Amino acid sequence: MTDFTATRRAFHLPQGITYLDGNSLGPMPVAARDRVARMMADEWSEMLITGWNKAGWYVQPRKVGDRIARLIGAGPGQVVMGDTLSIKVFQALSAALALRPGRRVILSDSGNFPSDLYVAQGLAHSLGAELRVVAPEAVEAAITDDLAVLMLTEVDYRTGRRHDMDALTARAHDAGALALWDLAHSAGAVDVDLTAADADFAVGCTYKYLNGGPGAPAFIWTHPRHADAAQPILQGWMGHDAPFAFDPDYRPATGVERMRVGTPPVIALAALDAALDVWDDVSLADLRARSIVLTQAFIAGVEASCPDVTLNSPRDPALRGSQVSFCHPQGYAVMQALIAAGIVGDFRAPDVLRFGFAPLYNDLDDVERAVDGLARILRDGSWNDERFHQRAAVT
Ligand SMILES: Cc1ncc(COP(=O)(O)O)c(C=O)c1O
Ligand SMILES: Nc1c(O)cccc1C(=O)C[C@H](N)C(=O)O
Repeated sequence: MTDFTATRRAFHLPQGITYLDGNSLGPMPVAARDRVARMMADEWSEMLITGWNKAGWYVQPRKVGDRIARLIGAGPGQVVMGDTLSIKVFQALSAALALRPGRRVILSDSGNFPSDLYVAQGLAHSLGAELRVVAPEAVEAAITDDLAVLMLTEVDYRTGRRHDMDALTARAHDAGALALWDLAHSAGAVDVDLTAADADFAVGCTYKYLNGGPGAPAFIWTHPRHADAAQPILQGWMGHDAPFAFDPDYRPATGVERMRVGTPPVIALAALDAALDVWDDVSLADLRARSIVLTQAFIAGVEASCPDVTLNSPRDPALRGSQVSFCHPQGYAVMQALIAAGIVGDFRAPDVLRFGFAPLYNDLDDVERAVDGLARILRDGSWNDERFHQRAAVT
């Protein structure tokens, strides 16, 4: 049985804050702060360039990848870290398209995160391919025999809607296509099993539910059947078979390591590695069960006490990730008022109040405080204040 009291203690949670935005940026694990301080003092300061070998900086992208593998149903040696998620989407999508040379259609849905759609638009434009975007509920019917790649984000960033990864991957394969999954809102939030789903490629970020910190590196997974065939269109020297041979011609490394591009973000990887310690004793089944308890309690509480908002997430927990959103016509101001009251969720245009529930550190007391705070702000109208309407650059 996972000890969620112990996992909560592993985080620095600021006094007076109820944090329900781990689906955008996870809070700081205390071990990450200490590890970065140690890394600076013992490794960068003292070892200088020798740290690449002595401290293992060079192999860190694969070692950290192995730790993430367990959380997404992948095997050792199948995941590598680096770059931003948008770059990993580009690499996975371009590699998948190249594995289906006779076909040029990419299928995605309108709930996908804009960056994924922008990457697909850019690739489609440069390769003469076609991007088809349909409503999330229309995806299955839109899988046709001309499809090259089905590219979906498993959990919708706005609604929390969760696609059926197993069923849609199987449908894509039946149609002769490959399936690429973005796990940004799944890894560390739900019980992902890429091997059981028989997916082809997956990518994700580590600054949300994996708590690696702002700008933490992304990950990419390639199914072993593609790992030595996938062409990394973004060919960088760290993905070369022998980077320090300085060969002028590219020759991809074996396996997923070919998806490395350039120098890894060593300090960020140290923070992430420490952040992953907390997962060592966490069962994904327990995580999922607790996520459902929290999100169900939140929906029930808000619906009982906040008549002005409407649920914007699936009611059935089986169809939902670990976040819940509600709509309110003045959602931006309502969220700012809530944040000012110490309850941190976020707002997504045009009218969505979004709340992420991270089972590692959120509990039923957080749910109660958030429900009470939202009900109070909606009841007393305190959100309707000039200062809560001023838009910040980052929401
Ligand atoms: C589903 C999804 N894809 C892509 C991105 C973009 O990630 P990044 O800014 O790390 O490239 C995000 C979050 O920002 C996301 O939620
Ligand atoms: N990556 C982010 C950032 O650099 C700044 C602000 C927010 C983010 C996010 O991750 C947003 C997130 N993907 C979302 O689902 O809205």
